[in-house]
Formats: sequence, structure tokens, C-alpha cells
Amino acid sequence: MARGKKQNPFAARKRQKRENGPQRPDRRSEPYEETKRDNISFIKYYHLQKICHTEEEWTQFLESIRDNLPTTFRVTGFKGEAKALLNIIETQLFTEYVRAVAELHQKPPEQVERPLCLPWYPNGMAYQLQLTRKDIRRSEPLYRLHNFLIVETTAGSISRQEAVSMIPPIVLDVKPTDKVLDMCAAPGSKTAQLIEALHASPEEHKIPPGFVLANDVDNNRCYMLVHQAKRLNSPCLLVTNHDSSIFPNLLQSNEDGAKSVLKFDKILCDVPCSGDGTLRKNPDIWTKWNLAQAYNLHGIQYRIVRRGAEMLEVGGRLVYSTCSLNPIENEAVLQRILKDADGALELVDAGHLVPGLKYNPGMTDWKLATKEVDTVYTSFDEVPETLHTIIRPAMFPLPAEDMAKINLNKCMRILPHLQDTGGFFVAVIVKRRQLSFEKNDVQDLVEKAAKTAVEEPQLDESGKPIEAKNVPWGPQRKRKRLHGYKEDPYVFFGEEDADYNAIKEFYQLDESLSKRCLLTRCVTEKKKNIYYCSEPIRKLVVNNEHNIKIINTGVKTFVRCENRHTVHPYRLAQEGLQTSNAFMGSSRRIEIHRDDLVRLLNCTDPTKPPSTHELKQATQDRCSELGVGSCILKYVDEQFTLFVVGWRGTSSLRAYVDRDETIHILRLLGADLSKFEVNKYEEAKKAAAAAAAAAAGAASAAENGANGAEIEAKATTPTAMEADEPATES
Ligand SMILES: C[S@@+](CC[C@H](N)C(=O)[O-])C[C@H]1O[C@@H](n2cnc3c(N)ncnc32)[C@H](O)[C@@H]1O
Repeated sequence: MARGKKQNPFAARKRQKRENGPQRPDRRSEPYEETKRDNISFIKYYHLQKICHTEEEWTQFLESIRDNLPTTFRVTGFKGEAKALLNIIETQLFTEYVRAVAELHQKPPEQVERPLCLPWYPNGMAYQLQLTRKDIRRSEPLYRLHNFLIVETTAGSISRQEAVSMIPPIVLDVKPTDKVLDMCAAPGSKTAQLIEALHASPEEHKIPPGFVLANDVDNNRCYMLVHQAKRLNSPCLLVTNHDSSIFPNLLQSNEDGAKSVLKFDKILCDVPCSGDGTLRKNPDIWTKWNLAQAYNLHGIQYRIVRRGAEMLEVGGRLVYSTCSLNPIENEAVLQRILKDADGALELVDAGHLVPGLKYNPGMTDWKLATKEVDTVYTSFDEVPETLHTIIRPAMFPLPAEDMAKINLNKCMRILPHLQDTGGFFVAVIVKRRQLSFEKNDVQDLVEKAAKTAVEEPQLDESGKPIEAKNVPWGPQRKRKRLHGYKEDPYVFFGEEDADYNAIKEFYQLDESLSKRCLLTRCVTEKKKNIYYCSEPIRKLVVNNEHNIKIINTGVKTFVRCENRHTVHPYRLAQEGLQTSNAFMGSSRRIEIHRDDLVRLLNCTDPTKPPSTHELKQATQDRCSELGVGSCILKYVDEQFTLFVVGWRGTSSLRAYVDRDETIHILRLLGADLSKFEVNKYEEAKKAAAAAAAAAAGAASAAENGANGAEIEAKATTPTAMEADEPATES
């Protein structure tokens, strides 16, 4: 090895593997073997626990849990156009669905089961299809349904989510004013529901006064969470990366300027669990299931819910949920925290929030067993000493008189056979008074904040921030890093900001969109992307950034675009329009006819935007009043109003939205989508045919002794972008 050169351990391991040859046989070419849906310990254990009330129900349970899971999705709630989309789904999409399923199963359309509207999901916005996710992904007749699910999911208009997983956010009953904590949030399907609930009254709150703090201990999963939540474009979300069981107390500023410990109105503890409720979706769990998983998880589950209870406001609501059926991970955890709380926490009924949902009550008696379920214990005295570190006294049911006080029967056990879903456990707790073990020491936090305060950006003599690139040792580098955490800083706008003033003037921005809530992710004079977060989120960040690992916040609202035809350096971002629109004046608005909007959206070549002369006279007239630059295209329908970011060029007008959003809007407008419809099977067939033809051609050329003249694929050089187009976003 060369001197001074360190050996890369990963490369070395890879080299070693290559030299040793393949360790495992390559099974890719072998036929796919179905997992055996059986596990003796699982069946013995749950039969022993009597999770079903009768033998007949037990048989139904076993039959159902071995079956594949239907597909479910919900229309995301707070967008104005949600109802219009639902209407399209119920008419056009389901007609196409029936046709495709009939073709797939080769039966008459009348015999195809219609999709089921989940009766307990609010406003009839969730549906269940009698197809597995695999069916949809792999069957050609279903390609349009597949395309629909993918496009609308990416556009944020629907969410594909297990039916039972939709329940915890519903029973948490989030209001737009609530401070919400999602303790174990990734990958974020429930967080998305919490955000939607926060935005449920746009007429009342342009920006909801509440917020959602979504946290997960797993850094990589935090980014999945960011990706999932981003589709909703909410300025009221903060994503953090902590162990929830030791989540730090957060500071808040009261109206009088004093500091206090922040308490949450609503907390979701969707804790890590053994996941045996998801056996229908993840059949692999059949082979791995054993009781040790539940014993191992009980401790962290208890510590998370205990910490959640401490952070809950008196009068606040906490939902504890798992996708496990095991009482060790469910009732045993809850009885522990309820006993600790000594009446300060109360289990409450939540059935009225999910009317029509079938579930069994929580268990008040259960047994413990060895890993193989060959020995059963009804009390800790029976447990051999060798198992004392695994099976703990608190896992056994409380004595009858204590059990009677805590109402475990109010928990909800959703079993697969009750309504053809996965298995799930949900419990709702209300905090009646402070907990004796709760620590609310503000002084400590204030001192810590003062000690580790993030330095303000350095300004030059004219008050401008000094470019970070000129001072590599500058403010960003000085930021205190928590445990190797490496996120860029959150730099809020100051009182005087030249960019803000320019934006305000150009877009006639109402000052109630607080400039202090605009932020960038680096200390630089030339800001690139400008994000917006709500005022409560700003305060949360400013008060606590010394203490919490922030992964993400803010919605991209303005984007720098250099363009020689406009003096204004920022264009609008479609993501942020949902918030910024309500604060913009009329200077950059164009009310547009449906046909014009369809024409603009159908233009997929950014180098050839539609000329204004092709548009309706009213649009042309309005365009001639507007200078070059970003604008808002408004379309009003009987059912909904759409706002789309546009770009007024010197002689053109274009819509500035991505492909999935384009398809979504065209769908709402009832326009032809065939241009965007991809049949991946047809494309694969064409590609295979082309490859076969090329191979045949090459073979015959070789046979004929041709001199191998190369057919050069011509690189398609795009024509130069129209000069008045903004540079595309990076
Ligand atoms: C059941 S999943 C949560 C699913 C999520 N609520 C949703 O609906 O998409 C449990 C999550 O807990 C996280 N987790 C595990 N231990 C944790 C801890 N100590 N603190 C915070 N999160 C934790 C895992 O990384 C995992 O993402």
C-alpha cells in the first residue's frame, strides 16, 4: 500500500468478496416461492391469549390473516379540488377499474366487485380495492389504474395507505389550532393525515395557528418522512431526528416574553412494534415471528409513551398505536403508564370518531410464555430466574382491583377478519392533571440555550450578510453540531432585507405574510431558494435549535431566476403557492379560460412555450398588461378554483408545474390525458422488439461481411431555450 494512503475498508471487503466468489447461489432465475403462511408458535400464542371470543371467530381470524391484503387509498383532504377528484375516481376511474379487473380475471364486468368506500373514514374519502399491490403493479390490464395511483400520489392528491393505519390520526382528532407531536413518524403516512387535519379549515385560517412536529430516531427514515410530507406543502411542519424516549423539553416564548416548557395538545405514539398485524401485507413475517421481539420492544414502547405523557398538555390527547396484536406490546405497556400516572391519565372511548369501524375491546387478561410458547406463565413467580431479564414483572396483568380502575377495555383491537383489513391496536388517553414525575425546569433550558446559542450571521458594514464562500470559517461552520448532525442552518430574514422588499413590491405581498418567517438554508447574500414556515414553527426553531436536531422545515416559495428580460430576480414556486397565494395582490394575476390552461399544460417542451397569440383574447389582453416574469394563473370552475404558477414571456405564456401536477390538473379539467398515459408493458414489448431487430441486423451484417459501418445515434440537441424563459430550477 502506498505511504499515507488509507485503505478503504468497504472497497477491501468488496474485493475480498469478489475473490472468494459468490457466497450464496443466485436465485434470481428460480421461480418465486410463496412464503408458507404458518408459524406454530404464533398460532399457539394467540390461541392461548383468546384474542378471538369464540372458536368460530378464531377460524375466521386464521383464514383472514393468511389471505392477501386488499389495496386502499384515500383522497387527501384539505385541497379544494379533493371532492372533484373523488367524483372523477368514483365515475371514470372505477369504470376503468371494473373493465380492467374483468379482463384480468376473464369474467363479465357485472361480476366484478365494486371498490368499497370505507364507512368509518370521514367524508367517504377512502376506498378499498379487491386487488393486492402486486396485482396492480404487475397486470397489464390494470396499467391505467397503476398510473393513476402513482401520479396522484406524487402530486399529493391521494395517499396509498393501509386502512387500519388511517385510524390513529382520526381518533387523535387534530384541530387547526393544535400543537401536535408525532413521536415515531417515519415514513410519514400518519403525519400526512395530521397535517391535513391541521389545514382542514382554510376559510378560517389562511395559515393554521397550530403545527406538527414530526420526529423519528432513524435519520434515513426522517428523509422518507420529509419526502412524504413535502407533497402537502405545509408551512406548519417541523421534522426532527431524536430518540423519542428521551426527547428534550422544548422552550416556548409566552405572550409576556417569559419562557416556559412547551406542551403539546395532541401526541401520536405510533411506536416501533413486532408488526404481526401486517402479516397479510408482509407474509415474510410468518417465518420470522417469535415472542422475543415483543419482549424486547415492550421497554422502548413504554419509555416512548411515558415521555409522550410528560410532554402532553393537561387536557391534551395522546394516541398509542401499534400494528401488533400482542398484549405485551399493547395493553401491558398501557397498564404500566396508567398505573404510574395514578389517575392523571385516563383511557377514553374513541369509537364515535370512526363510526362503523368494527373492533374488539382491549384485553384485561393475558399470559406470558417462553419464546417457543411451550411453557406458559400466569404470574412472575412462575418465571425461572434465567428468564428474569426478558420477562419482566410489569408485563403481567395488574391485580384485578387495579385493572378495574384503568378501563383497558376502551382500547380498540382491530382484527383482520372483522372487515378485511390488517391487524391494529389503538388506544386514546386524555391527561387530566400533571404527572408526579414530569420535569418542567425552564431555567435549565434557558441557560443551556444561552450557552449554545447559534451565532447570528455576520454582516458587513452595509448590513449585508458576508458571503459564506468568502469566509469558509464563517457562521455556518461555527454552528454547534449535535452528535454528528450535519444539516444546513435555518437562516431567517431580518427586519431589513432587500430581497424581501423587491418581492413585496413585485407581487404586492401583504405584510401579514410575515417576512420573519421567510428563510434560506445558507448564509449568503445571493439567496437561491426562499422557504416559508409559519410563525409558530419559526418560534419553535429559534427557541430550540440549540437543543434539537432539525431535519427539515419550510416550503419553497420563491426561487431565484436570472433572466435578462425581467428585473425581478425571483419567480414563484408552485409548492409555496398554496400558502403565498392568499397574500398576493392583483399585479401578477391572470384569470384564465379552461381551454387556455389546457393548452399551456399540454406544452411539454419548455423550449416552445405557447405564444400568447394562440390564447383567448381576454388572456392576450391581460398578458399585454403584464411585464415579463412569474405570475399566478387562476382558473375558476363550478366546483373548484385552481391556482397555477405561470411564466409570462415576452411573447409567450406557460404553466410552471411539474409533470405529475400537470396530469392531475388536466384530469380535473376533464382534458385528454392520452399524451401522458404510459403503458409500460407496450413500451417494454417495443423495446424488446427493437433490441431483437437490432441483434438480427448485426448478425446478418456480420454474416454478410459488412465493414461494420456504425450507425450513430444522433444526439438530439435541444434548440436553445426561448430567450425569455427562466433558467430551469436546479
Ligand atoms: C411503526 S413505525 C411508524 C410509522 C409511522 N407513524 C407512519 O405512519 O408512517 C415506527 C417508527 O418508530 C421509529 N422509532 C423506533 N424507535 C424510536 C425511538 N426511540 N424514537 C423515535 N422513533 C423511533 C422507527 O424508526 C420507525 O420509523
